[in-house]
Amino acid sequence: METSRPIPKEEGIDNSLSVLREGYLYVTNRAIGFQSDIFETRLLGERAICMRGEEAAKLFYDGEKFQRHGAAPKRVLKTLFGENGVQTLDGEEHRHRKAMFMSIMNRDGLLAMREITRKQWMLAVERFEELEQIVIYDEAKELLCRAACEWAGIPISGEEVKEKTEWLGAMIESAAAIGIKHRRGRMARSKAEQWLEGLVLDVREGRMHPANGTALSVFSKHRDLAGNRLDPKVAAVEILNILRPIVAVAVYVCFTALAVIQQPEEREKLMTSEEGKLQRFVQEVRRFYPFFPFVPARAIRDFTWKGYEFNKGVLTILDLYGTNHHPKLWDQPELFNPDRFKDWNGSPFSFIPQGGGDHDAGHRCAGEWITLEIMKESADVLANWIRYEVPLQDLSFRFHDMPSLPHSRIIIRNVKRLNS
Ligand code: HEM
Repeated sequence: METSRPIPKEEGIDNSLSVLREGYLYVTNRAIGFQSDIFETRLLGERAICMRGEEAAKLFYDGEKFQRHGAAPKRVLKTLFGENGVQTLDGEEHRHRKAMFMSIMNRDGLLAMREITRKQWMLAVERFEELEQIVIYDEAKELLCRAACEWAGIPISGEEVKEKTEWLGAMIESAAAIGIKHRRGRMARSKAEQWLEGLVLDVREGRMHPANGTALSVFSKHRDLAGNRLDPKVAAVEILNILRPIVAVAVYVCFTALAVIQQPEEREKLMTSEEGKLQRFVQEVRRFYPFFPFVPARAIRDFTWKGYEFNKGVLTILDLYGTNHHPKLWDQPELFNPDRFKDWNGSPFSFIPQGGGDHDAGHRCAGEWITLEIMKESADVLANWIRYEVPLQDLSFRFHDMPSLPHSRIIIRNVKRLNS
C-alpha cells in the first residue's frame, strides 16, 4: 500500500489576491519555495491543490479522476467561456460535443484557415502602407475577427467589423478582470450571444445557407446524445468558442512580433519561409510567453497519487505556464530557443500552452492546430513580407496581467511590402 504524505501547505485564509499579484508565476514561486510540484492553498474561499509538471498534467487529464463541472469560476463563465459550453461538460456528453468541434478541425479546414489568414494579412498590409503607424495587437484582432467570421461561415459587413472585434476583444481581456472591465466583458458576451443566436435560428429556419462544414452550419444542425438540436443559446456559446479564441490568437501574434523584433538571429532563420522553421519558431512563442495561465478541475472521488490524498470535490489547478517553463522538462527554460523543438519528444503532457492530453477524449484545446496555422502565417508576414521601423516604445510585459501583453501592444511605422 502507498504510504500517505502531507501536501505542502500555504498559510492564509485566502490567497486569491496573491494569484492576482503574481499571476503566471504564482504556482512556480511556491513550487520553488516548497521544493515541490504540488502544494495546497486556499483560493476563492475554498481549499485548492495546485500542481505543475508532466506527471501532474498526466494526472489532471485522467477523466476518471477529474471533472470540469463546477470547476471554472462563475465570473469566467460570464465573460470568457459562456455557460453550458463544452468546457463545462464531462464524460460522454463532453466527448459528443467535442466531436462537433473536432469535425471542423480537419485538413481542409486547416488549409482554409491558412489561406484566409494570408488573404487578410495581404489586405491589412495594403492599408498599413497608407498609415503613419500601426498597433499590431489592435490590427491583429481586427484581421482575425474578419478571418474567424469568414472561416466560420458568418457574413460580416465592413461596418460591423469594429463592433464585433470590440465584443470579442472585451471577452478575452476581461477574463481575470474586476469592476468596469469585467462588466464590459459580460455585456459584450450577452450582445454577441444574441447576435449568434439569431444566426442559428436563421440557418434552422432556412433564411441562411452557410457552406457545409463551417462552424455556423455544423453547430446549428448538431444534435445532442438524445437526438435534439442544441438550445440556440448554447449553439451561440459554442460558435463564440470558435470566434473568440481565433481573435485571441492576436495575443500570440503580438508576442510573435515581439520575438521577431527582439531575436534578430532567430528571425534570420525564418528568411526562407520554411515550414519547419516557422513551426519551431511559433512553438517556442507558445512555450515561452505567458497566455493561458492555469486550468481548474475537481476530483471526482477520493484517491491517492504519489502518496498525496485528493478528496472528492477538491478544486485542483494545473499550472500551464509553469509546466512549459519547468526546469526538469526544458533546458534553460528562460531562453527563447526555437531549435529546442528539433528534438522535443512530443509528449502531450510536457508542452501544454493550450492544455494537455488528447484533443478528442479530453479538454485539450480544440483550436490548437488552427492556432498554429494562423501563427505560422503571421510569423512569415512579420519576418519576411514587410519592412518596418520599430520606434522606441515600452515592449515590456507583466506577469500579473492576464492576459499579458507588451505594454505598447507593439507599434510599427513606415510599413512597406517586400513580396507581392
Ligand atoms: C489563442 C490561442 C489559444 C490558447 C492559448 C488556447 C488555450 C486553451 C486552453 C488552455 C484550453 C483549456 C484546456 C483544458 O481545459 O484543459 C482551451 C480549450 C478550448 N479551446 Fe483553446 N486556445 C487558443 C485558441 C483556440 C482556438 C483558435 C479555438 C477555436 C477555433 C479554441 C477553442 C477551444 C475550445 C472549444 C476549447 C474547449 C475544449 C474542451 O473543453 O474540450 N481555442 N484552449
